[in-house]
Amino acid sequence: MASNNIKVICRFRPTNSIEQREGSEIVVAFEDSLQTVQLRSAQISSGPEKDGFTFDRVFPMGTKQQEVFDYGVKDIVKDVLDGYNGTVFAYGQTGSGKTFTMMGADIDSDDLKGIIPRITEQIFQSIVESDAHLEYFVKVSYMEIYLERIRDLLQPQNDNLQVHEEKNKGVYVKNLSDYYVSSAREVYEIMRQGGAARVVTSTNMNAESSRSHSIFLITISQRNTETGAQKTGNLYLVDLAGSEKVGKTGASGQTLEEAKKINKSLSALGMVINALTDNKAKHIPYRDSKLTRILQESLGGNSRTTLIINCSPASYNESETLSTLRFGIRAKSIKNAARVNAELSPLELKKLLQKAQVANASYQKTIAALEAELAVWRAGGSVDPSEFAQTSGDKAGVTPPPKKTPTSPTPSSVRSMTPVNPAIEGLKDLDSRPQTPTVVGLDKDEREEFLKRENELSDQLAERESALIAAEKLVKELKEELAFLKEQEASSSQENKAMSAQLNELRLQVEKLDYDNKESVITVDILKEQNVDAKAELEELRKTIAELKSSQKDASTEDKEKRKQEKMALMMAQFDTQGTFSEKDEQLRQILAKLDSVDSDAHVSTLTAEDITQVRRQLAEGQALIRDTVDRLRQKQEENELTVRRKEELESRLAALEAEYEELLEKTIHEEETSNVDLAESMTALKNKLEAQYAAKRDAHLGEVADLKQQLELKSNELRNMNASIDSLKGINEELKRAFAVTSAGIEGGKNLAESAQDLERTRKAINVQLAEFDGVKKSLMRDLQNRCEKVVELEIQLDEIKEQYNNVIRNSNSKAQQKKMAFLERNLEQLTLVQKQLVDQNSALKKEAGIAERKLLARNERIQNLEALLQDADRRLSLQNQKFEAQLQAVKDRLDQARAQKSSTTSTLSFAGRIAKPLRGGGGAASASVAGPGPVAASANPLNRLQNEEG
Ligand SMILES: Nc1ncnc2c1ncn2[C@@H]1O[C@H](COP(=O)(O)OP(=O)(O)OP(=O)(O)O)[C@@H](O)[C@H]1O
Repeated sequence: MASNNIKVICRFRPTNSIEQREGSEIVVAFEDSLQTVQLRSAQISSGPEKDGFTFDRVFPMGTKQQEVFDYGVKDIVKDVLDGYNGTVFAYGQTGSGKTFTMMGADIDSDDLKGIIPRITEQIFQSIVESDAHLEYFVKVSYMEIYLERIRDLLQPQNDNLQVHEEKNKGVYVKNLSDYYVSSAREVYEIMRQGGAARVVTSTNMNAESSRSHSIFLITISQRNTETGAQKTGNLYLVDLAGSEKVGKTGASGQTLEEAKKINKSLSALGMVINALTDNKAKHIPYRDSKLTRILQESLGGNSRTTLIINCSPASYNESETLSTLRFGIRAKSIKNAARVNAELSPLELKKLLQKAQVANASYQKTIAALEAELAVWRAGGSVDPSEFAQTSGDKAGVTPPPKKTPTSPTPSSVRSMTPVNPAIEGLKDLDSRPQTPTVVGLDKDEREEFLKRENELSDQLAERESALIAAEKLVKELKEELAFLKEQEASSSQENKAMSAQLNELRLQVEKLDYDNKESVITVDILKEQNVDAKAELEELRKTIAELKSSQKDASTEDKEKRKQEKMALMMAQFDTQGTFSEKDEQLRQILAKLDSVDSDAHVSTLTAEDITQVRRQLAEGQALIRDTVDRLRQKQEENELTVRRKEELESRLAALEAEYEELLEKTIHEEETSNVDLAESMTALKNKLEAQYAAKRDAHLGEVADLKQQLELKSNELRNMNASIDSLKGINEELKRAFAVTSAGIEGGKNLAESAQDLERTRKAINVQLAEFDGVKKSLMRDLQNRCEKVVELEIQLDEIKEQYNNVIRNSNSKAQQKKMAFLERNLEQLTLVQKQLVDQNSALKKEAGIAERKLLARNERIQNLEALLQDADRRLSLQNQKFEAQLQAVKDRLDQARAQKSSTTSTLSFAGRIAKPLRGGGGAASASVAGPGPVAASANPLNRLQNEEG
């Protein structure tokens, strides 16, 4: 094992668009040797940096990928194939070209593909070109360290893997998946798969900035089929995260946290490098970060390591470039001690065994000789110095076993092969590598114990971390759920608010309705009360009217009587003053008396001319009187007719008033009827009462009218009688005229007095009869007249009363109080109508809202049902998947058991962690695979298919 320095190469990328936009200058200069680069930086004032930074190689801008590979990596691949460990690091600020260098811009492009594809190709090429008796197994793993957690990029769900170290296995990542590959394409596919799971983000410096340290591990196991000797080489291909300053990348928030942790990891790397290059340092802080722990063997351990530092040539990134160059310079002086991770073949082991057996026999011989010599000495004898017993080494030339030195086994020895025996290693001079600084001062047992304990703690830590992660995840989920619930709660509370607002509104409306109902009930009650009051008032009014009437009646009876007497007196006085009958009657009486005296004297001859003249005059006066009386009677008749007309007028007026009253009443009743039921009822009652009153009054009036008509009829009859009397009076008058003429002729012609007396007698008798008749007629006329006058007066009084009553009724109905009440009732009616309308509106609105709410409820129920159905479906699927998974797991277990059984039966076949090994044989020959499968390099099965197959 030879000590070798880490190879550090420095690569500059061309300036990028940001730098060009910033007008950056190129601040680097390259020497022809291509080993030194000079940086024009204000930060370099003096010292060796002024003369430039010297590396194993400096690649200026524009260097091809192939050149970098050829110089920096090609040899490492050879070494790994020979059983060495190898590491290629890419270090540099973000956007400096680490990924470009490691992976390349395009895997399929010969120019642009990076180191890893080239390595892969070379591996398989080398295998093909190797000896036919060499059999290879190539497997790959891919992981990233992100925020100090190791994540398996090929099984991303395993995101908290632990670094373990064991005496026989060395440092390794526990539970990291690995996949056998048989071609470069398979490797690319796996790289692509893993790359997709990487954490990248966009920074100011790089649109796709790697935020994690990625480690691609290729493990190549080689077996010599002739000797059975085995070697294993591990190649770590590390693309570090950007070593930039936080501010420049524009990292913030989560990215800022990332940057801090990334820088912590990188600073741990720096510290390890510092410690490794500091002779005084007693402790190398590998355990300070996952990165340095995994790369423990690569830095100062069993590995051939190349560090590629990537830099920008632009002044814009001058300070980052300076720190990168300084990092590279420090790392340059790290010394590694690479050795082949070999396992002896059975033949070699046999030889060693034979050697050991010979040595053992020699030792036993020596012991026996020494014991014999000792017995001589104890017996008090002496032994000649020439016969001293010789040590076995002296005799057999076998060197004593070497001192055991604690070793740090390599990851490869570990994972793939039977552990290397330190005793045997000692024989092969494999233990001379420097002791791992971390375990300085510990003896072997203590170290073993320490590692065991460390692993246990690490596992516990991992478990706790996993539990913590699970708890955090749970907390996060719960938080999310909580947030969701809060959101839902907020939305539902909003909905609730809206609904409660609606509810409140509805309640208010209901309350309002209740209130309105109550109010309307109160209003109705008030109306009823008012109605009752009105009724009471009406009753009082009626009473008052009745009282008034009765008082009027009393007064009016007296008045009437008085007026009647007055009128009668007036009428009679008129008759008297006119002397209609009494005076003329007297005159007639005088005439009759004179006639009687003429008759009683029986001496017609004594009747003088003077007497005759007087008789004539008296007759003439009687005639005038009769004419006058007739005129007066005619006048009276006219007056009567006038009275009848006036009565008719009054009747028609009464009828009109009645009609008007009826109309008003009907109108009022109609209005009242439309108000409300109670009001209508009260109004109907009122109406009925009014109607009853009216009917009663109308009946009374009609009765009165009928009476009047009857009286009129009687009056007409009386008039007719009077006319007949007048006619008879006229006849008397004619008789008187004739008697007078006869008397005059007798007197004048000297007729016989006896005849004349007889004629006079007849005349007188006729006159007496007529006078008696006239007297009777006159008396009956006077009676009739008196009766009529009385009737007319009564009629007039009745009419006045009716008028008064009607006016009272009208007045009462139109009284202010009544009007007020009517107005109040109307107002109430209006309000009630309004309230009713509002109620109807609110009712329809409520119905509408209820409909909407019902629809919403239905929709919600439907959604809940859908969700429940989905949930059930998901449950069903989950249980199906679980069953499937269990079946797959069982199948994998079965295969694992099978593989184990095969392993135990076939010692020449390797298998890792239950995965199917696929031997690749050099020289193009097919190897006997441990399991049936495609041939070596040429036959390539898709690893992902296999992965899928393996996983079920
Ligand atoms: N030598 C080069 N020649 C041409 N282009 C390059 C070179 N190096 C890097 N680039 C380009 O610069 C950009 C950034 O490169 P890259 O992604 O490799 O940076 P990085 O160091 O990996 O960044 P990060 O640390 O952020 O992941 C890419 O577009 C890449 O193609």
